[in-house]
Formats: sequence, C-alpha cells, structure tokens
Amino acid sequence: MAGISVLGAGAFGTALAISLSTIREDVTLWGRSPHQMQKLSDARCNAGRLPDIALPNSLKLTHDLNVACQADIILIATPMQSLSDFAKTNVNLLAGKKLVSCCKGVDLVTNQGPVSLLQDSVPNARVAILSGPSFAIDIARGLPTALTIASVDEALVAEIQSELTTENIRLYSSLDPIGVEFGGALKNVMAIACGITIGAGLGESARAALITRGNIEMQRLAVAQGALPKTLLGLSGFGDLVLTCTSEKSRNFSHGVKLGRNEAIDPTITVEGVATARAVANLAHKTKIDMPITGVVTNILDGKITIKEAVEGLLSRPLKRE
Ligand SMILES: NC(=O)C1=CN([C@@H]2O[C@H](COP(=O)(O)OP(=O)(O)OC[C@H]3O[C@@H](n4cnc5c(N)ncnc54)[C@H](O)[C@@H]3O)[C@@H](O)[C@H]2O)C=CC1
Ligand SMILES: O=C(CO)COP(=O)(O)O
Repeated sequence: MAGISVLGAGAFGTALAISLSTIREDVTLWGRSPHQMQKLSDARCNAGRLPDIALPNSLKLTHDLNVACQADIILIATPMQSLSDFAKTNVNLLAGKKLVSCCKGVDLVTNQGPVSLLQDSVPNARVAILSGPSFAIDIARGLPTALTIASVDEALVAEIQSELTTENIRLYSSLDPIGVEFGGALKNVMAIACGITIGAGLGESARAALITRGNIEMQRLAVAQGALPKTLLGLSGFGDLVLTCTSEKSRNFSHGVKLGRNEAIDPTITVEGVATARAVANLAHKTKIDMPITGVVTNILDGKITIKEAVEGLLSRPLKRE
C-alpha cells in the first residue's frame, strides 16, 4: 500500500499526521489503545494532547497495527524508552520497511539512539530520523518549522525529504544520522539543566553559559560516536537546543524549572531527558568522554547532590581554554 503511517498517537505523532494530511490523503495515525483511538475518532480531535486542533477529514485512525504497517513509509513517534520493546514485539510487521524515527533520546539499556536501535532490531529496515526544533502544537497549528531528515541511505533521505515536506514543514537532508540522533537526545538533558537554572533563580547569564557549554558537550559525545561536528550546529543540534532551553512549552525545560523550585513533578508527562541523562552519563563513563553538565543533571535527578552543590561543582572545575 502506498501512503504514510504514523505510529504513536501522542502529541508529536498526531501533529505530524495533521500536517502531512494537509498535502496528501493517504495518511494513517495508529495508537495502541482502541479506547483512545475511538475517542479521537468520535471527537475528530486528540483532546488529551492537542486540544482544540481538529483532525483533518482525510486522516485515517486505527488501533490495528497490521493495517498501519501496510503503508510505504512508517513514522515512529513513541517515547524513546518504549522504542526497543515496540520494535522487538512488532518486528515482523516492521521488517523491510522504510522507518522514520521521530524519537529524541538514548535507550537506557543499550545506550543507543533510535536509528542504531532500529537498525539492530528490525531486519532489512531502511531507517531514517526526523528531528529538529518543533513543538507538536506549533506543527499542529500550521506554524512554519524547519527540520532535518537524516540517514546513511542517500536514496531514502531524498525520497523521504520530498514525501514528508508539507505546507509548514521544510526539511533539510543529512547523511549523518548519528549526529542527528545524539543532537536531539542531548538537547533534552541540557534543557533540564537550563530549567533547573531558571527555576532556582540562577539567572539568564548562567543559562546562556549552559546552552553554549552544553552544545560543546553534545558535540564531544556525538563526535566520539561517529557524528560530524557540523551536524551539532544544525537544526537538530543547536537549533533544537536553543528552542528547548528557552521555552516553557518544552516539557524538559519545565521539568527542570520544577526541580529548581522544588515543586512536585507529574510522572505522566513524557520528559525524555530524564532517562536519557542517565543513559548518556553511562555511555560517557564507558567511553571516557567528559560530560560535566550531563553528570550534574543525572546526580540532581538521582538526588545525589543539591543544586547548590551542582553549581559549586561546575564552577570549581579546573580552569581551561575555551
Ligand atoms: N511533543 C513534541 O513537541 C515533540 C516530541 N518529539 C518526540 O516524540 C516522541 C514522542 O513524544 P510525544 O508524542 O510528545 O509524547 P506523548 O507522551 O504525547 O505521546 C507518546 C505516545 O506514545 C504512546 N506509547 C507509549 N509507549 C508505547 C508503546 N510501547 N507502544 C505504542 N505506543 C506507545 C503513548 O500511548 C502516547 O500516545 C518523544 O521521543 C519526543 O521527544 C519530538 C519533537 C517534538
Ligand atoms: O523536542 C521538542 C521540541 O523540538 C519538544 O521538547 P520537549 O520534549 O521538551 O517538550
């Protein structure tokens, strides 16, 4: 079957399906819960994630993965920590398909990003990643966005760049999926750090320092994993870092703000940076990469240090060249 399916009817999956439906009539959105999908179908709206945004008439909804996986191009928009189980459970349906990961994170068990995880778990799949600065609500409202589509498979990138470009999504292509997957994952950790900084009243100058040093830290790890340094300066790296570290629309930034203010956390909200910080700290330790900001975020999340101790620790590091 030609067409595009989006797997995962959360905020991002729904937003992408809405935008794609502005230019084509063969888009299907899959969600795992029959009850939730019936609610979406009755209301023609994903009220829980994107209230007041109507689902286009042409958008097909299903909870049947067999139906959704008949599409030619399959976008996967589940949370990162669900991706491995999802891929393994449904390997027969996904094998040999063109898969586009929309997840931003690093898997806690394998320390892999979504592209390498899918490549390892789904035989013969052709895997790409879509990433970059884009809040689901902005995409769903039709506001302009620019994202990166990346894969080592040049023909796939060219095809998907053209198939997924919509009225409000402009796609730039890249042949560096490692850089794109690590940029998208690590910016969430930096956004938690920035949120903590603002929440704890440490000021915007400190946030600017964290964004800048955070970008260097992201680059250091990604390059050690095989990424090109320039990818971390592109939309999926610096672009998304800036968006996520400066907006209260970001769940990662807002999570950090709550930590900084010592406020209660809502455990039902998808905050990718929490698990990713731990996965990245582990990966950095194994590969001997210096990741001071990630280390501090992980220690705060694990209750091992206070914010005051974190600041003292970062400021008392040995002086060095920029
Ligand atoms: N919301 C946003 O603005 C953006 C989100 N992303 C990324 O998209 C991914 C998904 O995020 P959101 O859609 O925002 O989260 P969300 O929490 O709104 O939705 C996640 C969806 O995945 C489903 N899900 C969870 N585990 C599943 C499993 N094992 N099998 C099938 N479905 C499962 C949930 O039921 C839910 O519908 C994350 O990696 C996030 O970083 C990327 C860009 C923007
Ligand atoms: O990835 C995003 C924007 O590009 C969304 O960020 P949050 O997951 O922090 O809300």
